[in-house]
Amino acid sequence: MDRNIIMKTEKISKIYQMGEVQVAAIKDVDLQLYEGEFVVILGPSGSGKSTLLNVIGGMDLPTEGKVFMQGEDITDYNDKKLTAYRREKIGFVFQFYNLMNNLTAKENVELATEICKEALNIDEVLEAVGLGDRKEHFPAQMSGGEQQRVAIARAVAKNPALLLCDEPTGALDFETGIKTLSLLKKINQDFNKTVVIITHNVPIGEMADRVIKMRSGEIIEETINTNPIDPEGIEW
Ligand SMILES: Nc1ncnc2c1ncn2[C@@H]1O[C@H](COP(=O)(O)OP(=O)(O)OP(=O)(O)O)[C@@H](O)[C@H]1O
Repeated sequence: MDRNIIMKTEKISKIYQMGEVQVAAIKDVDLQLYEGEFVVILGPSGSGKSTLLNVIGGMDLPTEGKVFMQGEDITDYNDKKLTAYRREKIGFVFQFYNLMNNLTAKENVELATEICKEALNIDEVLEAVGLGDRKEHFPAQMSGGEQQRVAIARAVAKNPALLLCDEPTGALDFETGIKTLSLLKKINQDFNKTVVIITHNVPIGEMADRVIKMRSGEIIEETINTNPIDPEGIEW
């Protein structure tokens, strides 16, 4: 595996002030992500996974610490630069697909790529996610798994440096969930994209190059899988 660091965090913390009480959603997190890597961040509810993802993705700023993407500290960015960062560098995939219901699959992807400089060919990406013959369909005409494929195509077509996925199988049945994981693996390999999945679903870790476990806002364990398994072999 190529071991070029694409992004790293240095001692990031996020503290929420809740009245008199301070809640530390993440504490002193040091994380490195490497180019082309498939990473699964595991942790129970409330362990800080979404907070970490939001900070890496430039949707939220840490209270302390620094976040470097390709050598640049994004915590120094003003709003305009941070917006450009989210647009150009990050592809997001969420549990609920967040598609525009009045737009077709293809139009949903087009909308996201219009504002991107390095966008990929939309038809090719829709083919790659297995939706070559469903491009003109509206979300309501597609299954949950197909809608998640559109959401993945939308994120990938921007040609981001990093694909961040928040419980991407959370709303799907087991079989469709496995297919979605296989697709994310394919995107990781075919497009050489760094993919990060956050989930509480432990078996998903078996397909990752690296598994990072979180608890109470901290990274408590990091494991390198020398032989990550094929997503088809995962069971839960
Ligand atoms: N906006 C907020 N205001 C106050 N506290 C927050 C806020 N967002 C998160 N927290 C707290 O920070 C902690 C970590 O939350 P976070 O959502 O990052 O965890 P998570 O591991 O993603 O959980 P889940 O799997 O349930 O989404 C929790 O204790 C949560 O209540």
